[in-house]
Amino acid sequence: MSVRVGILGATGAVGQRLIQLLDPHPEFEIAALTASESSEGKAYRDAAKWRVDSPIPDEVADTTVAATDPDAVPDDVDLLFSSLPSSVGAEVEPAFCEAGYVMSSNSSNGRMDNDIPLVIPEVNADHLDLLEVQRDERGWDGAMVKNPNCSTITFVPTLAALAEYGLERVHVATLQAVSGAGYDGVTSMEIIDNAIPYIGSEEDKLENESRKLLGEFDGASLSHDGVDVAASCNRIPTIDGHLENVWVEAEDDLTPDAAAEAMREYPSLDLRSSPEQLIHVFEEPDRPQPRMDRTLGDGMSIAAGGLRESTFGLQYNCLAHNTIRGAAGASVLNGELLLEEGYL
Ligand SMILES: NC(=O)C1=CN([C@@H]2O[C@H](COP(=O)(O)OP(=O)(O)OC[C@H]3O[C@@H](n4cnc5c(N)ncnc54)[C@H](OP(=O)(O)O)[C@@H]3O)[C@@H](O)[C@H]2O)C=CC1
Ligand SMILES: N[C@@H](CC(=O)OP(=O)(O)O)C(=O)O
Repeated sequence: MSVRVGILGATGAVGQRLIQLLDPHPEFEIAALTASESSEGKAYRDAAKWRVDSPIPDEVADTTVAATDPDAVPDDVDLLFSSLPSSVGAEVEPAFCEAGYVMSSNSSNGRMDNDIPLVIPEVNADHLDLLEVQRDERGWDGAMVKNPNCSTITFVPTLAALAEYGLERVHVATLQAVSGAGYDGVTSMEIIDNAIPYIGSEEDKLENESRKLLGEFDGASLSHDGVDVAASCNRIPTIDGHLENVWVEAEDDLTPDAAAEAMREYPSLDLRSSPEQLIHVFEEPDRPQPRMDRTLGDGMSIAAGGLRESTFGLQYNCLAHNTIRGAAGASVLNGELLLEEGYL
């Protein structure tokens, strides 16, 4: 039996990726699509400026876009994926959970709240049980799990693989694709022949979300990891795929060979959208590269390479597809985890 799902913010960049991933999904069936007032009541084909690299599924194209309001979504929808702007998410997501909907959200509002699990299933699936605390505290019949920011998702699995060496300090510099800013985010005049060394709030997200993801849940509360993380974020003119340069200082001796082995052996999961190999480590010094490596594992793998010793400890590069592993795919994976753990 398939789970009936709805997508909030279905016409946007991440919403379209969600449709692309969910339409062929064997466990999930798309049953509702919502967007802003300007799209409400229109057929999806007329409301969305479709831009992903496969055609709009016929059934989706004919679906009427509903208002982003709990009363406009059928009661028999079991799971909602949210890809709303965070200001809108902050306003409407709690109302859906109060009305009984279980939600896997990609929007940044609430990610750092103590009772909202921020989850990358391969890293901290056990944090999902924070939903029991959430339901107690908020009195919700529904529930809300969040996936992290796309740049955070790119480097945290590599840190999780190295955690046994005792992480002390991490520096990370990002080279982020334009799709991360949404379709209307960066104009061509701003980004062609250019790089922009500022992405609003992004550095704080990498620094804080990473410590929450690597933290420990004791069944009642979550403590954040003590590692110090410093981030510098840059926008570059690639379409998809965030590349990151990382320096890690650890308590124990951490050689490039040991780090490569730990990353290669870091386990994936059996969830439907989990890649077979979570972290793919390249030997070639000039990999990973966005255009060549962002679709590894159907866009759900992390690629790493360039592992070497530096003045500031271990140095390497990592890469992930920002709208798949970093956004829509991350939400779908959390939906699959909710299903496996009996929340649906
Ligand atoms: N792009 C990326 O790589 C990533 C994005 N995110 C996050 O995901 C979310 C969505 O991003 P993205 O898809 O790029 O954004 P877009 O701007 O492309 O899409 C926004 C969506 O939200 C809808 N929307 C806007 N305002 C309202 C409103 N007032 N009420 C109801 N619906 C509304 C839009 O509908 P309409 O078409 O009708 O205006 C559209 O469906 C954001 O929170 C973003 O920060 C996270 C990680 C990565
Ligand atoms: N800010 C990210 C994408 C994003 O929207 O992140 P968040 O989900 O934290 O709002 C980028 O520009 O690449």
